[in-house]
Order: sequence, then structure tokens, then C-alpha cells
Amino acid sequence: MAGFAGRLARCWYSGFLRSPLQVPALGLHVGGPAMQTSQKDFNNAVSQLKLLKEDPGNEVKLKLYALYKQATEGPCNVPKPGMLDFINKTKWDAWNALGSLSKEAARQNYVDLVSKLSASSESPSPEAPAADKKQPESDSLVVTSGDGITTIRLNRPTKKNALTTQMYHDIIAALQAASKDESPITVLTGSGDYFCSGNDLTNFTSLPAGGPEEMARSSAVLLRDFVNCFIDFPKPLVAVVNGPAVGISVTILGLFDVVYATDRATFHTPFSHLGQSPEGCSSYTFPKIMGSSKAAEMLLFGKKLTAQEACAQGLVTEVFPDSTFQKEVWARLKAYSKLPPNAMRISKQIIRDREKEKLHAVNAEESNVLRERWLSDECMNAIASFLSRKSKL
Ligand SMILES: CCCCCC/C=C/C(=O)SCCNC(=O)CCNC(=O)[C@H](O)C(C)(C)COP(=O)(O)OP(=O)(O)OC[C@H]1O[C@@H](n2cnc3c(N)ncnc32)[C@H](O)[C@@H]1OP(=O)(O)O
Repeated sequence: MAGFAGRLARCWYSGFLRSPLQVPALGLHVGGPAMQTSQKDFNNAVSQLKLLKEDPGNEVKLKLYALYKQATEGPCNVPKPGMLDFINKTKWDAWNALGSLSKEAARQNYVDLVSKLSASSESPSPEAPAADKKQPESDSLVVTSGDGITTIRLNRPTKKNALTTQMYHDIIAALQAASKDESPITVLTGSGDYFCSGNDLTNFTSLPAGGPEEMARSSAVLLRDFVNCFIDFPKPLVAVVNGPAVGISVTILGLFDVVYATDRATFHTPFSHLGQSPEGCSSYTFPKIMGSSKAAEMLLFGKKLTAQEACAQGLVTEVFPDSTFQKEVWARLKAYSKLPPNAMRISKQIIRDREKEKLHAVNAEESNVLRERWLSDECMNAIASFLSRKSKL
């Protein structure tokens, strides 16, 4: 296998992909009038590919080859090479795998792929950790990019991915970097059996020099900044809810574009139990999404929803069986990430922009109310109770 891969790699510069790189642009067939990508864009992409500084790897080269053939000749129409003709058989397989994809769609995919490669030609491999971004301060958050998706993973499974103060800061930084990176889609997910158990209740135990008031003030500022990043995030933002979700990890879901959940997930906002009040703009988004009485049951009484219930109420987009959750969701997201990124951004903008001002105002108000709540006896007693392990929610 290693020998075969090496042979493929050597063929890159010695003509393996001669046709997509070197076929004269003028010889190409021009498609119908309703093309999204013009022939000129396609020809430019063919030229641009020659300027790449780095070898994009065999997998990408095969993809480019197949798309080029599909874009210029249509579905695979030549006999399958013999078993021992490894290289031509691999190329044929890649082309044939595109099935009946139209020439226009192939051309669009080709242009998108070349533009992504050009944009990242100064960056490391798209499969690598997102080293073009500032990496989080601790291992509790892991940011990776690959297949057109930047994934922000909560990685504190022994604490059910509870959010420490440092993690809020790291998530803000990760979202800011992801908003500018080349991945069309950004995902938030968790490691282990939980999506997230919400705010780490020990965040409130290390008092700053200014005492509880200072702690409440700085937490309210951090909360507001954190939620603002979700309100303002400019690209498709997807939650891959891999298990139960509690508190702020539930409320922010109303600010995501799509929420996929395993059937093991539950959704729980025990604010009253904790002497607290809603955040993440949920006092506005939840009544809009599920109606005011269903929202009240969650936000006032802490009713825990199953994934199916959350889906029926519009908080979750789709529920998947746990056994196939990861496979199905990532396959779907990879396919979505190949859609034209600018079109997705613009569509999101149209959907979300008129709400932004309202959401910022709601966020500011919720953060202010919580600042008071955190100083209340109800809240302090509830946190003390959790920490002394006398009661669990
Ligand atoms: C800048 C500040 C912004 C604040 C925004 C306001 C946010 C509000 C909220 O998010 S409110 C919700 C807060 N979360 C909770 O109240 C959940 C508390 N946790 C639990 O109820 C349970 O731990 C559980 C139901 C999530 C899981 O129960 P179980 O399966 O029995 O596991 P354990 O309880 O043994 O948990 C394992 C381990 O994790 C620790 N842990 C879990 N969640 C939290 C948490 N939120 N904060 C701190 N620690 C948490 C738990 O203590 C265990 O630790 P241990 O093994 O005992 O050291």
C-alpha cells in the first residue's frame, strides 16, 4: 500500500493529473445558460491550480481529476481499466464515483475546491489541528479543521464538559478565528458521554480581591461577550449534540443554525433550582421557537426534554440513533461543506441580521439580571449544595 501511495505521489508532477492541469482551456465544452460558475471561472481555476505552492495530496488530486473529467466530459464513459493498471483504475474509480453529477455542479465543485486550496496554500494540511488559529490555552478545548469544517470540541469529559472560565475565553477566541477561516461550516460538539453540563459551578468559588460583587460583575461581562460571539457568528454554525446538555449549553442552541442530536441527548435548564435566570438569549429565542408555555416549562420549572421532545419543539433539527450518530452527522456535514460558502454566509445573514439588534439587547439584559441573581441567597445556597454533593439536579 505504501509503495502504491508513493507511486501515486510521484505521478503528480510526472503527468498523473496531466489532463486537469494541462488541457487547453479553450478546448473545453461550454455548458447550458443557467450555470452558477461561468466557464471563465472554471478556466481560471484550472490555471490557478498550476500555481499551487504545495502538493495537495493524492486524495485531493484524485477529487480534482474526477471533477475535471465530469465537468468537461460528463459522467464516466470509458471502460474500466484492468485490475493491475493501478493508477488508471484509481482515476477511473474516482471519476465513476461522481455518478450522474451534472457538468455544472462538477464545475462549481472544482472551482470551490481550487479556491479553498489556494486560500490555504500558506496554511498546513486541512486535516491538521487548526494551527493557523491561536490554539486554546488548555486541553479542555480542541479546535481542528478538515473537510471544510472547523470543529470546536469541549474536551473535559471527566467533568461532563462543564465550562470553566478559561473555556469561555477559549471558545470566544475559537469562534473569532473560525469566523475568518476558510472552512465554510463551524461545529460545536463535546468529547465523551456529555455534550456539556453547563457552567462549571466551581467558577464561583474562587473569589477575586473585589469579593462576590466583583466576581458577579466580571462573570456578567464574560457571559455577555461569550453570547455575543454566537449572535454575531457569520457562517453556518452547527451543534453536534453528542449527549446530555445542561444550562448554558442548551440556551445557546437557539442561536445555532442547525442542531443535530443523538437520541441519548437530553436538554435541561435548571435555572430556578440554582436560583438563577435564563441566559444565552433563551428568554427571547425559546418562546419564539417553541411557544411561551413550553419555554416556561423549561426555563421556569427546569423540565428536562428528551431529544425527540426537543426536536418536536423545534430546538433540535434532527435526532439520530446513537449507534450511527457520528457517522451520519459528519457525512452530512461534509457534504454540506461543499456548498458554495458565500451563498451560505449571505443566506445566513438574510435570515439572522434583522434579529441581531434585538438579540444583543436581550443578551445585555439577561447578563445584568444574572449579575444580581449570582449574589442572591437562593443562588449561593444552590451552588453550595451542589458542591457539598448533598443534592444533584
Ligand atoms: C461566565 C459565567 C457564565 C455563567 C452562565 C450561566 C450558566 C448557567 C448554567 O449553565 S446553569 C447549569 C449548571 N450546571 C449544572 O447545574 C449541572 C451540575 N451537574 C450535575 O447536575 C451532574 O454532575 C450531572 C447531571 C451533569 C451529571 O451527573 P452524573 O452523571 O451523576 O455525573 P457526576 O455528577 O458524578 O459528574 C462527574 C464529575 O463532573 C463534575 N461536574 C459535572 N457537572 C459540573 C458542573 N456543571 N460544574 C462543576 N462540576 C461538574 C461533577 O462534580 C463530577 O466531579 P467529581 O468526579 O465529583 O470530581
